[in-house]
Amino acid sequence: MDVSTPPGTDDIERGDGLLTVDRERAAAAVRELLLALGEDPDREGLVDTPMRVAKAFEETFAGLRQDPAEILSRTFSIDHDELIIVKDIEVYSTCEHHLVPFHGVAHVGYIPAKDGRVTGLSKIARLVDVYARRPQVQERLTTQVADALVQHLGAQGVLVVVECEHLCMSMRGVRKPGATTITSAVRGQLRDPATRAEAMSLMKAPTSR
Ligand SMILES: Nc1nc2c(ncn2[C@@H]2O[C@H](COP(=O)(O)OP(=O)(O)OP(=O)(O)O)[C@@H](O)[C@H]2O)c(=O)[nH]1
Ligand SMILES: [Zn+2]
Repeated sequence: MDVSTPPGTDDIERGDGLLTVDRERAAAAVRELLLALGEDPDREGLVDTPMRVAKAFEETFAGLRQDPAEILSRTFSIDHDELIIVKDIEVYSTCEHHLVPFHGVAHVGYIPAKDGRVTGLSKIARLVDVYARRPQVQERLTTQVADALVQHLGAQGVLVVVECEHLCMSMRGVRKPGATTITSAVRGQLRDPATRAEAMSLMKAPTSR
């Protein structure tokens, strides 16, 4: 299966505000879908549904209109060149095959650039959100987060691990609730087996709070 970045989704080209959501068109499509399913889109409970769904999709796919470079543009010089890990970042994304959610956590570890500049911790979680709020496959979400940290932050090493349950596997199709998919992407110095093992053990350690 091809999980590379599809044409037209390059972040630099996309930029902020290049894509806007055509709510009327989305709502009309949802109305058509309801008709195709044999529903009555004019009954009381459904009459506002097409526009509601259009707005909900706008939020769910907000990452299509956000620029990861901008999120990582604010950095702090704290002269730190050791491993930093933000773990258990909640992930809500949408499977691009069925347009149903997949949900779980991401753990992101990185070794800052040589100049010791780091990004704010919340920006790591924001970065995950930008890529999660797009039609996705889990593999691409994982590699995009890793590549953004190298590209925009100059990280010398990155390890991203994502663990999710896909509702397209739980509530329909093969119907295997509880099955978890784990993906990882490793870059630079974190390819070193000892450094990678240290990062992995910290990501797996129980959180003491
Ligand atoms: N690799 C990968 N596959 C995914 C992801 N999300 C969903 N899928 C899979 O995408 C595949 C699509 O397969 P198809 O045979 O085209 O679609 P389908 O007939 O609906 O398949 P079933 O889900 O098996 O019923 C399924 O096997 C899904 O489990 C993902 O993030 N990564
Ligand atoms: Zn799916």
